[in-house]
Amino acid sequence: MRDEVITQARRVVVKIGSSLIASRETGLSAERLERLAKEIAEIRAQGREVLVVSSGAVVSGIKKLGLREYPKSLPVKQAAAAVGQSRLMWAYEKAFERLDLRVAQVLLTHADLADRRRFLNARHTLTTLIEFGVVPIINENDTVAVEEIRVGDNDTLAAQVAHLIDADLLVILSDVDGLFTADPRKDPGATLIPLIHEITEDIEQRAGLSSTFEGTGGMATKVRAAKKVGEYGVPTLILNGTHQRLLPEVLSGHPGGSLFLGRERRMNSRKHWIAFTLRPRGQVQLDQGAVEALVRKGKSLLASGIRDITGQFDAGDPVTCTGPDGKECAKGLVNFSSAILIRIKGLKTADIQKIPGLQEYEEVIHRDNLVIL
Ligand SMILES: Nc1ncnc2c1ncn2[C@@H]1O[C@H](COP(=O)(O)OP(=O)(O)O)[C@@H](O)[C@H]1O
Ligand SMILES: N[C@@H](CCC(=O)OP(=O)(O)O)C(=O)O
Repeated sequence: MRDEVITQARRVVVKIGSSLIASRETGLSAERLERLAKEIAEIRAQGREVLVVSSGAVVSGIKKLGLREYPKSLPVKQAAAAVGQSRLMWAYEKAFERLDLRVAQVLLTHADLADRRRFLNARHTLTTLIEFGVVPIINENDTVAVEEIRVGDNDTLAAQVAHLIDADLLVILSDVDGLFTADPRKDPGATLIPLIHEITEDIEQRAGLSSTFEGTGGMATKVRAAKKVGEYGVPTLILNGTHQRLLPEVLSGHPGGSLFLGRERRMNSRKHWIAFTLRPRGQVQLDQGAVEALVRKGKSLLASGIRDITGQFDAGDPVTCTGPDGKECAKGLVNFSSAILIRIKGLKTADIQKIPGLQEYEEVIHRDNLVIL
Protein backbone atom coordinates (compact mmCIF):
# COMPACT_ATOMS: atom_id res chain seq x y z
CA MET A 1 0.00 0.00 0.00
CA ARG A 2 2.74 2.46 1.06
CA ASP A 3 4.85 1.46 -1.94
CA GLU A 4 2.11 1.88 -4.51
CA VAL A 5 0.96 5.28 -3.26
CA ILE A 6 4.51 6.58 -3.58
CA THR A 7 6.00 4.79 -6.56
CA GLN A 8 2.97 5.23 -8.80
CA ALA A 9 2.47 8.95 -8.10
CA ARG A 10 2.66 10.72 -11.45
CA ARG A 11 2.09 14.36 -10.56
CA VAL A 12 4.09 15.36 -7.50
CA VAL A 13 4.37 18.63 -5.55
CA VAL A 14 7.74 18.92 -3.78
CA LYS A 15 7.92 21.52 -1.01
CA ILE A 16 11.38 22.72 -0.02
CA GLY A 17 11.66 24.39 3.39
CA SER A 18 13.94 27.33 4.23
CA SER A 19 15.71 25.12 6.77
CA LEU A 20 17.07 23.06 3.87
CA ILE A 21 18.43 25.73 1.59
CA ALA A 22 19.42 28.44 4.09
CA SER A 23 23.06 29.13 4.82
CA ARG A 24 24.26 31.29 7.71
CA GLU A 25 27.23 32.52 5.69
CA THR A 26 25.74 33.25 2.27
CA GLY A 27 21.99 33.36 2.97
CA LEU A 28 21.30 30.62 0.46
CA SER A 29 23.18 27.34 0.09
CA ALA A 30 23.79 27.04 -3.65
CA GLU A 31 25.29 23.59 -3.13
CA ARG A 32 22.20 22.23 -1.39
CA LEU A 33 19.92 23.80 -3.94
CA GLU A 34 21.91 22.31 -6.85
CA ARG A 35 21.78 18.87 -5.28
CA LEU A 36 18.02 19.13 -4.78
CA ALA A 37 17.60 20.29 -8.39
CA LYS A 38 19.46 17.16 -9.55
CA GLU A 39 17.20 14.96 -7.46
CA ILE A 40 14.12 16.69 -8.86
CA ALA A 41 15.46 16.08 -12.37
CA GLU A 42 15.93 12.44 -11.39
CA ILE A 43 12.34 11.97 -10.23
CA ARG A 44 11.16 13.69 -13.42
CA ALA A 45 13.22 11.15 -15.36
CA GLN A 46 11.23 8.45 -13.50
CA GLY A 47 8.27 9.71 -15.57
CA ARG A 48 6.73 12.19 -13.13
CA GLU A 49 5.53 15.76 -13.45
CA VAL A 50 7.03 17.87 -10.68
CA LEU A 51 6.00 21.24 -9.27
CA VAL A 52 8.19 22.83 -6.61
CA VAL A 53 6.96 25.02 -3.77
CA SER A 54 10.07 26.66 -2.41
CA SER A 55 10.60 28.80 0.67
CA GLY A 56 13.81 30.74 1.11
CA ALA A 57 13.03 34.27 -0.08
CA VAL A 58 13.19 35.79 3.40
CA VAL A 59 16.35 33.95 4.48
CA SER A 60 18.06 34.96 1.21
CA GLY A 61 17.00 38.57 1.75
CA ILE A 62 18.23 38.71 5.34
CA LYS A 63 21.83 38.38 4.20
CA LYS A 64 21.35 40.73 1.26
CA LEU A 65 19.89 43.45 3.49
CA GLY A 66 22.50 42.87 6.18
CA LEU A 67 19.93 42.01 8.87
CA ARG A 68 21.08 40.12 11.97
CA GLU A 69 17.95 38.12 12.65
CA TYR A 70 14.80 36.77 11.01
CA PRO A 71 12.57 39.86 10.61
CA LYS A 72 9.61 40.13 12.96
CA SER A 73 7.69 43.02 11.43
CA LEU A 74 5.76 42.48 8.20
CA PRO A 75 7.28 45.41 6.23
CA VAL A 76 10.85 44.21 6.95
CA LYS A 77 9.86 40.63 6.10
CA GLN A 78 8.35 41.89 2.85
CA ALA A 79 11.46 43.90 1.99
CA ALA A 80 13.67 40.86 2.72
CA ALA A 81 11.39 38.66 0.58
CA ALA A 82 11.52 41.16 -2.29
CA VAL A 83 15.32 41.18 -2.47
CA GLY A 84 15.56 37.50 -1.56
CA GLN A 85 13.04 36.11 -4.07
CA SER A 86 15.08 37.27 -7.08
CA ARG A 87 18.21 35.69 -5.61
CA LEU A 88 16.29 32.47 -4.88
CA MET A 89 14.92 32.31 -8.41
CA TRP A 90 18.29 33.09 -9.92
CA ALA A 91 19.79 30.15 -7.98
CA TYR A 92 17.05 27.80 -9.26
CA GLU A 93 17.43 29.15 -12.80
CA LYS A 94 21.18 28.37 -12.78
CA ALA A 95 20.81 24.99 -11.09
CA PHE A 96 18.13 23.73 -13.50
CA GLU A 97 19.77 25.23 -16.58
CA ARG A 98 22.76 22.94 -16.03
CA LEU A 99 20.32 20.04 -16.15
CA ASP A 100 18.67 21.32 -19.34
CA LEU A 101 15.46 22.09 -17.53
CA ARG A 102 13.45 25.30 -17.71
CA VAL A 103 11.85 26.86 -14.64
CA ALA A 104 9.10 29.43 -14.13
CA GLN A 105 8.49 31.65 -11.12
CA VAL A 106 4.90 31.58 -9.82
CA LEU A 107 4.03 33.81 -6.86
CA LEU A 108 0.64 33.32 -5.22
CA THR A 109 -1.33 34.76 -2.31
CA HIS A 110 -4.42 33.49 -0.55
CA ALA A 111 -6.46 36.01 -2.57
CA ASP A 112 -5.45 34.23 -5.82
CA LEU A 113 -6.84 30.98 -4.48
CA ALA A 114 -9.91 32.26 -2.61
CA ASP A 115 -11.53 33.67 -5.76
CA ARG A 116 -12.87 30.76 -7.82
CA ARG A 117 -12.11 32.46 -11.15
CA ARG A 118 -8.53 33.26 -10.15
CA PHE A 119 -8.16 29.75 -8.67
CA LEU A 120 -9.15 28.18 -12.01
CA ASN A 121 -6.90 30.61 -13.85
CA ALA A 122 -3.91 29.63 -11.69
CA ARG A 123 -4.74 25.97 -12.38
CA HIS A 124 -4.69 26.69 -16.10
CA THR A 125 -1.33 28.45 -15.97
CA LEU A 126 0.30 25.69 -13.93
CA THR A 127 -1.02 22.86 -16.10
CA THR A 128 0.11 24.73 -19.23
CA LEU A 129 3.61 25.11 -17.76
CA ILE A 130 3.67 21.38 -17.01
CA GLU A 131 2.59 20.60 -20.57
CA PHE A 132 5.57 22.65 -21.78
CA GLY A 133 7.83 20.53 -19.57
CA VAL A 134 8.69 23.52 -17.38
CA VAL A 135 9.28 23.12 -13.62
CA PRO A 136 7.14 25.74 -11.81
CA ILE A 137 8.87 27.16 -8.72
CA ILE A 138 6.09 28.48 -6.53
CA ASN A 139 6.30 30.71 -3.47
CA GLU A 140 3.97 32.99 -1.58
CA ASN A 141 4.01 36.54 -2.97
CA ASP A 142 5.30 37.78 0.41
CA THR A 143 6.09 41.26 -0.89
CA VAL A 144 2.45 42.21 -1.45
CA ALA A 145 0.73 39.80 0.93
CA VAL A 146 -0.69 41.67 3.90
CA GLU A 147 -2.14 39.63 6.76
CA GLU A 148 -5.68 39.22 5.34
CA ILE A 149 -4.53 37.81 2.02
CA ARG A 150 -1.55 35.74 3.19
CA VAL A 151 -1.50 31.97 3.16
CA GLY A 152 1.10 32.42 5.91
CA ASP A 153 3.29 29.35 5.51
CA ASN A 154 4.48 27.28 2.60
CA ASP A 155 3.35 23.89 3.96
CA THR A 156 -0.21 25.18 3.63
CA LEU A 157 0.55 26.77 0.25
CA ALA A 158 1.99 23.44 -0.99
CA ALA A 159 -1.20 21.66 0.16
CA GLN A 160 -3.32 24.20 -1.70
CA VAL A 161 -1.18 23.80 -4.82
CA ALA A 162 -1.49 19.99 -4.59
CA HIS A 163 -5.26 20.39 -4.58
CA LEU A 164 -5.17 23.07 -7.27
CA ILE A 165 -3.38 20.87 -9.79
CA ASP A 166 -4.82 17.51 -8.69
CA ALA A 167 -1.50 16.06 -7.54
CA ASP A 168 -1.02 12.38 -6.73
CA LEU A 169 1.47 13.05 -3.94
CA LEU A 170 2.73 15.94 -1.80
CA VAL A 171 6.36 15.61 -0.66
CA ILE A 172 7.53 17.95 2.11
CA LEU A 173 11.32 18.14 2.34
CA SER A 174 12.60 19.42 5.66
CA ASP A 175 15.59 19.08 8.00
CA VAL A 176 14.02 16.27 10.01
CA ASP A 177 13.35 12.60 9.10
CA GLY A 178 9.56 12.93 9.37
CA LEU A 179 6.96 13.10 12.12
CA PHE A 180 8.32 11.94 15.46
CA THR A 181 6.42 11.06 18.62
CA ALA A 182 7.71 14.45 19.92
CA ASP A 183 10.04 17.18 18.61
CA PRO A 184 13.37 15.28 18.32
CA ARG A 185 15.31 18.51 18.99
CA LYS A 186 13.76 18.64 22.44
CA ASP A 187 13.17 14.96 23.23
CA PRO A 188 16.07 12.62 22.31
CA GLY A 189 13.85 9.59 23.05
CA ALA A 190 11.34 10.54 20.32
CA THR A 191 10.84 7.96 17.56
CA LEU A 192 9.81 8.28 13.91
CA ILE A 193 6.22 7.44 12.92
CA PRO A 194 6.60 5.93 9.42
CA LEU A 195 2.94 5.50 8.44
CA ILE A 196 -0.08 7.54 9.50
CA HIS A 197 -3.47 6.18 8.45
CA GLU A 198 -5.49 8.90 10.10
CA ILE A 199 -4.57 12.30 11.54
CA THR A 200 -6.06 12.06 15.01
CA GLU A 201 -5.91 14.69 17.77
CA ASP A 202 -3.04 12.72 19.30
CA ILE A 203 -1.02 13.00 16.06
CA GLU A 204 -1.76 16.73 15.84
CA GLN A 205 -0.61 17.28 19.41
CA ARG A 206 2.71 15.54 18.77
CA ALA A 207 3.54 17.96 15.96
CA GLY A 208 5.28 20.96 17.49
CA LEU A 209 6.43 24.32 16.22
CA SER A 210 9.72 25.18 14.55
CA SER A 211 12.69 25.68 16.82
CA THR A 212 15.09 26.91 14.14
CA PHE A 213 16.03 30.41 13.05
CA GLU A 214 14.67 29.91 9.52
CA GLY A 215 11.61 27.68 9.94
CA THR A 216 8.08 29.11 9.96
CA GLY A 217 5.49 26.57 11.06
CA GLY A 218 7.45 23.52 12.26
CA MET A 219 5.80 20.10 12.14
CA ALA A 220 2.40 21.58 13.10
CA THR A 221 1.84 23.22 9.69
CA LYS A 222 3.12 20.08 7.91
CA VAL A 223 0.61 17.83 9.66
CA ARG A 224 -2.16 20.39 9.00
CA ALA A 225 -1.15 20.44 5.33
CA ALA A 226 -1.25 16.62 5.22
CA LYS A 227 -4.74 16.72 6.74
CA LYS A 228 -5.94 19.25 4.19
CA VAL A 229 -4.78 17.33 1.11
CA GLY A 230 -5.61 13.98 2.70
CA GLU A 231 -9.29 15.00 2.68
CA TYR A 232 -8.90 15.48 -1.05
CA GLY A 233 -7.36 12.01 -1.38
CA VAL A 234 -3.74 13.17 -1.79
CA PRO A 235 -1.14 11.45 0.44
CA THR A 236 1.76 13.41 2.00
CA LEU A 237 5.31 12.20 2.46
CA ILE A 238 7.64 14.09 4.84
CA LEU A 239 11.31 13.42 4.08
CA ASN A 240 14.67 14.64 5.29
CA GLY A 241 16.05 16.68 2.39
CA THR A 242 19.49 16.90 4.01
CA HIS A 243 20.07 13.22 3.15
CA GLN A 244 21.54 12.81 -0.31
CA ARG A 245 19.40 10.96 -2.86
CA LEU A 246 16.71 10.11 -0.30
CA LEU A 247 14.01 11.72 -2.49
CA PRO A 248 14.61 9.62 -5.65
CA GLU A 249 15.24 6.50 -3.59
CA VAL A 250 12.07 6.71 -1.51
CA LEU A 251 10.03 7.54 -4.61
CA SER A 252 11.43 4.35 -6.15
CA GLY A 253 10.15 2.29 -3.23
CA HIS A 254 12.88 2.41 -0.55
CA PRO A 255 11.74 2.97 3.03
CA GLY A 256 12.08 6.41 4.61
CA GLY A 257 10.20 9.39 6.03
CA SER A 258 6.62 9.57 7.29
CA LEU A 259 3.75 8.84 4.94
CA PHE A 260 0.26 10.20 5.65
CA LEU A 261 -2.31 8.24 3.65
CA GLY A 262 -5.13 10.25 2.09
CA ARG A 263 -8.81 9.32 1.98
CA GLU A 264 -9.65 6.69 -0.60
CA ARG A 265 -12.55 8.67 -2.03
CA ARG A 266 -11.59 12.13 -3.25
CA MET A 267 -13.74 15.04 -2.19
CA ASN A 268 -15.12 16.97 -5.16
CA SER A 269 -12.67 19.78 -6.03
CA ARG A 270 -15.08 22.67 -5.57
CA LYS A 271 -16.24 21.34 -2.20
CA HIS A 272 -12.64 20.91 -1.10
CA TRP A 273 -11.99 24.52 -2.12
CA ILE A 274 -14.95 25.66 0.03
CA ALA A 275 -13.81 23.53 2.98
CA PHE A 276 -10.06 24.13 2.96
CA THR A 277 -9.15 27.20 0.92
CA LEU A 278 -11.87 29.70 1.82
CA ARG A 279 -11.77 31.44 5.18
CA PRO A 280 -15.13 31.75 6.96
CA ARG A 281 -16.53 35.27 7.27
CA GLY A 282 -19.07 34.35 9.93
CA GLN A 283 -20.94 31.62 11.72
CA VAL A 284 -24.49 30.30 11.61
CA GLN A 285 -25.75 28.47 14.70
CA LEU A 286 -28.21 25.65 13.96
CA ASP A 287 -30.78 23.68 15.96
CA GLN A 288 -30.45 19.88 16.23
CA GLY A 289 -33.05 19.25 13.51
CA ALA A 290 -31.08 21.33 11.00
CA VAL A 291 -27.81 19.58 11.93
CA GLU A 292 -29.44 16.22 11.23
CA ALA A 293 -30.98 17.39 7.96
CA LEU A 294 -27.56 18.57 6.75
CA VAL A 295 -25.31 15.85 8.11
CA ARG A 296 -27.49 12.74 7.81
CA LYS A 297 -29.91 13.55 5.02
CA GLY A 298 -27.70 15.69 2.78
CA LYS A 299 -30.27 18.52 2.63
CA SER A 300 -29.76 22.22 1.97
CA LEU A 301 -29.87 24.63 4.93
CA LEU A 302 -33.17 26.46 5.47
CA ALA A 303 -33.67 29.56 7.61
CA SER A 304 -36.10 27.70 9.89
CA GLY A 305 -33.19 25.71 11.40
CA ILE A 306 -31.06 28.77 12.17
CA ARG A 307 -30.93 29.94 15.79
CA ASP A 308 -28.42 32.74 15.52
CA ILE A 309 -25.77 34.44 13.42
CA THR A 310 -22.28 35.70 14.32
CA GLY A 311 -20.17 38.09 12.23
CA GLN A 312 -20.95 40.30 9.28
CA PHE A 313 -20.97 38.78 5.82
CA ASP A 314 -22.43 39.27 2.36
CA ALA A 315 -24.34 36.93 0.08
CA GLY A 316 -21.88 34.45 -1.48
CA ASP A 317 -19.47 34.51 1.48
CA PRO A 318 -18.20 31.36 3.21
CA VAL A 319 -19.56 30.65 6.70
CA THR A 320 -19.29 27.78 9.17
CA CYS A 321 -22.34 26.08 10.67
CA THR A 322 -22.31 24.95 14.29
CA GLY A 323 -24.69 22.68 16.18
CA PRO A 324 -26.24 23.27 19.61
CA ASP A 325 -23.05 21.74 21.14
CA GLY A 326 -20.99 24.58 19.57
CA LYS A 327 -19.07 22.16 17.30
CA GLU A 328 -18.60 22.98 13.61
CA CYS A 329 -20.61 20.57 11.48
CA ALA A 330 -20.53 22.17 8.02
CA LYS A 331 -19.19 25.00 5.91
CA GLY A 332 -20.79 26.61 2.90
CA LEU A 333 -21.53 29.64 0.77
CA VAL A 334 -24.55 31.61 2.01
CA ASN A 335 -27.20 33.02 -0.31
CA PHE A 336 -27.99 35.93 2.05
CA SER A 337 -26.07 38.58 3.97
CA SER A 338 -25.88 38.44 7.77
CA ALA A 339 -28.21 41.48 7.92
CA ILE A 340 -30.97 39.56 6.08
CA LEU A 341 -30.33 36.31 7.94
CA ILE A 342 -30.88 38.03 11.28
CA ARG A 343 -34.35 39.02 10.03
CA ILE A 344 -35.34 35.60 8.65
CA LYS A 345 -33.69 33.17 11.11
CA GLY A 346 -36.16 30.62 12.51
CA LEU A 347 -38.88 31.52 9.94
CA LYS A 348 -40.65 29.04 7.68
CA THR A 349 -40.13 29.26 3.89
CA ALA A 350 -43.77 30.33 3.22
CA ASP A 351 -43.47 33.21 5.71
CA ILE A 352 -40.16 34.41 4.28
CA GLN A 353 -41.60 34.45 0.77
CA LYS A 354 -44.21 36.97 1.97
CA ILE A 355 -41.46 39.49 2.80
CA PRO A 356 -40.96 42.08 0.02
CA GLY A 357 -37.78 41.29 -1.91
CA LEU A 358 -37.61 37.70 -0.65
CA GLN A 359 -40.37 36.13 -2.79
CA GLU A 360 -37.70 34.05 -4.56
CA TYR A 361 -36.27 32.68 -1.27
CA GLU A 362 -35.54 28.94 -1.37
CA GLU A 363 -32.61 28.05 0.89
CA VAL A 364 -29.86 29.77 2.92
CA ILE A 365 -27.11 27.41 1.75
CA HIS A 366 -27.74 25.13 -1.22
CA ARG A 367 -26.39 21.61 -0.67
CA ASP A 368 -24.12 21.96 -3.74
CA ASN A 369 -22.38 24.77 -1.86
CA LEU A 370 -22.29 22.93 1.45
CA VAL A 371 -19.54 20.67 2.84
CA ILE A 372 -20.08 18.45 5.87
CA LEU A 373 -17.02 18.60 8.13
N1 LIG B 1 6.82 15.81 16.37
C1 LIG B 1 7.80 16.35 15.62
N2 LIG B 1 8.49 15.58 14.75
C2 LIG B 1 9.47 16.10 13.97
N3 LIG B 1 9.83 17.41 14.00
C3 LIG B 1 9.18 18.24 14.85
C4 LIG B 1 8.12 17.75 15.69
N4 LIG B 1 7.64 18.80 16.41
C5 LIG B 1 8.34 19.89 16.04
N5 LIG B 1 9.27 19.59 15.10
C6 LIG B 1 10.22 20.55 14.50
O1 LIG B 1 9.83 20.91 13.18
C7 LIG B 1 11.01 21.31 12.49
C8 LIG B 1 10.77 21.36 10.98
O2 LIG B 1 9.94 22.46 10.65
P1 LIG B 1 10.54 23.89 10.18
O3 LIG B 1 11.64 24.29 11.11
O4 LIG B 1 9.39 24.82 10.01
O5 LIG B 1 11.22 23.51 8.81
P2 LIG B 1 10.97 23.94 7.28
O6 LIG B 1 11.75 25.19 7.09
O7 LIG B 1 11.53 22.77 6.53
O8 LIG B 1 9.50 24.11 7.05
C9 LIG B 1 12.02 20.27 12.91
O9 LIG B 1 13.33 20.73 12.76
C10 LIG B 1 11.64 19.98 14.37
O10 LIG B 1 12.46 20.64 15.29
N1 LIG C 1 7.53 32.47 1.82
C1 LIG C 1 8.60 32.45 2.81
C2 LIG C 1 8.67 31.14 3.56
C3 LIG C 1 7.54 30.81 4.48
C4 LIG C 1 7.66 29.41 5.08
O1 LIG C 1 6.65 28.74 5.27
O2 LIG C 1 8.91 28.95 5.37
P1 LIG C 1 9.25 27.40 5.73
O3 LIG C 1 8.65 27.01 7.08
O4 LIG C 1 10.72 27.36 5.77
O5 LIG C 1 8.71 26.56 4.63
C5 LIG C 1 9.95 32.65 2.14
O6 LIG C 1 10.08 32.36 0.94
O7 LIG C 1 10.87 33.04 2.85
